[in-house]
This record gives sequence, structure tokens and C-alpha cells, in this order.
Amino acid sequence: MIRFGNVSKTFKRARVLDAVTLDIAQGDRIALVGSNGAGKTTLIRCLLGEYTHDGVVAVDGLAPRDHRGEVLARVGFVPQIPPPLKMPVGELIGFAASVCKSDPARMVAVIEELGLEYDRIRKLPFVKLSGGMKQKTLIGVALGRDSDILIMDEPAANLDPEARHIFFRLLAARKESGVMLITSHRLDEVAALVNRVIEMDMGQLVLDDRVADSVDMASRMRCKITLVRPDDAFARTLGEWHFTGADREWSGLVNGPDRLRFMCMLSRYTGLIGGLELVEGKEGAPCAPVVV
Ligand SMILES: Nc1ncnc2c1ncn2[C@@H]1O[C@H](COP(=O)(O)OP(=O)(O)OP(=O)(O)O)[C@@H](O)[C@H]1O
Repeated sequence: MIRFGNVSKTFKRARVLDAVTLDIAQGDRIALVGSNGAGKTTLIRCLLGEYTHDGVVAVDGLAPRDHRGEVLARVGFVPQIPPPLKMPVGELIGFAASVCKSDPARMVAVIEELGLEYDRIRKLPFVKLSGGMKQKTLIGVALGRDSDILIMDEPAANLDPEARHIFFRLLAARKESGVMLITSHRLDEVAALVNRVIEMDMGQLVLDDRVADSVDMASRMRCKITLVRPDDAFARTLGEWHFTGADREWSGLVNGPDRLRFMCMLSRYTGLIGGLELVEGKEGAPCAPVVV
């Protein structure tokens, strides 16, 4: 459905995306992770047709840069940084709904579900809302419409715990539709929602892991790691995961819901890992080897 082919982006002389090739299919729910400045937002902006770039970006064969209207008509988007719009919230909702051919009441319903009293904010200029209120309003706009591509750039960063919980519940209800791409610094928070994890580092894809569609909360994974050489930092990290061992041999258990976070951690140390044995099983039951 979405294709990035050898996409590179340079700002002045800084190469921010470096030959990114990635295919995204209908049904993919992707956590896009990576450290600050890795290139996640830039990749998204290329998909939205906002930046010129080298290489190919296509949504069902259409280049977003040349067919912005057609592509954006399919995209619900929550930006990381809210735009500094002076128009009152009510006007913004009315405008967004008319552009998306949606019913403003659907957007308002999401906003209220996230805990905002719409009547109290509808006359306020959007730019004067708090960070969390802006984010709730933008989530309302993105989720209160039909779209088969949902792109969210750190959407939960400013939400209070109750709103985060409701937000992820709303997303879980849309799990079956189209494509979801969500950037987050908290993989644990989105782990249960996604079926693919893509990690970026310095403008490149460094991990593309497809995971089981539903994480079995009761499962656990027995893991044995052999290092090519001892490493203090890795030993400390494994200690934090309650692994035991010394020098080159380490072993421990990883619970189902932590699986993605664990894999992401391992991906940072691939150069150090000489051998990896993963054995999966249910809590209390003997583990059967599935991956060696
Ligand atoms: N408009 C721009 N002009 C110049 N440099 C830019 C621009 N946008 C992004 N960059 C640079 O591109 C690099 C990648 O930025 P990007 O926002 O894509 O990273 P990110 O992975 O989304 O980071 P974060 O997790 O902090 O949001 C950074 O070094 C940033 O300074």
C-alpha cells in the first residue's frame, strides 16, 4: 500500500534520511521507534508530501508530493508539534470536518471521550490551549473521520494517564482497519497495539521486526545469550532485565508483554551477540523451543 524506495533527504548538508526502503501493507500496525533526531518525523513528512526527497514515495502508486489531495484524503494525522492556529477550536473542528467530509460531531465525541469539555474550549483560540488539550483536539480530528491510513507522531506525549488509557483503547478499536503508523519513545505503551516494529537510527532503518498479532500476556520466553566478548554496559542492561550470568554467557526470562521492548534492546547490541537461543512457552508449562 505504501512504498518508500531508496528515499534520502538532505537538509542543507545534513543527510537526515539515508536510502530508506520500506514497504507497508494493508493491516500493518507499525511502531516507528528511534532516538531523538533519528529521522522518524522526516520520514512521515515525506509520506505526507511535505518535503522534496530523492527516491520514491508512493501510496497505492501515487506520489504524495504530486497527488497531495488524493493521498491526504485517506490519511488521519496527529502531528508531534501542534500548528500555531489562532482560529477558535469550534471553527477548526468545523473546517477540518468539512475538508475530510466528516461529521464534526464525530470529532467532538472523541475529544469529549478524551476528557475535554468541548463547550468550554470551543470558543478559545486553538493556540491558547494547553499542550495536552491541543493534542486531544488533534486526536479528535484524526480519529473522528474515516481514513484507512492513520499516522500519529508521538500522539500520547502530552496526555494525562487517564487520557492515554482512553486513547489507546480507541486505537485498539480501530486495529482491524488499514494501516497504522505510530511513533513513540515508549514501545511498551504501544506494544500491544502493533504487529510490526521499525527502528530508525541516523536516518536508516536498523530493525524491522514483525511480531505476532496479539501478544499472549501469559507467555514467556527463555533466553540464552552468548556474547562475542564481555561488555560492561550490556551486562548492566541484562542485569536490569534480571538476567543472570557472567562474562560471555547470560540467561533469563522475558514475559510476553515485554517481548518487543526486549527485542529492541537486543537490537542495540547486535554486534556483541554471538549466539541467541529463544524458547517460548506458557507460564507454568514446559517451554518448547521455537527459535534457535
Ligand atoms: N526542517 C528542517 N530543517 C533542517 N533540519 C531538520 C528539519 N527537520 C528535521 N531536521 C533535522 O533532521 C534530523 C531528524 O529529525 P526528525 O524530526 O525527523 O527526527 P525524529 O526521529 O522525529 O526525532 P524526535 O524523536 O526527537 O522527534 C534532526 O537532526 C533534525 O535536526
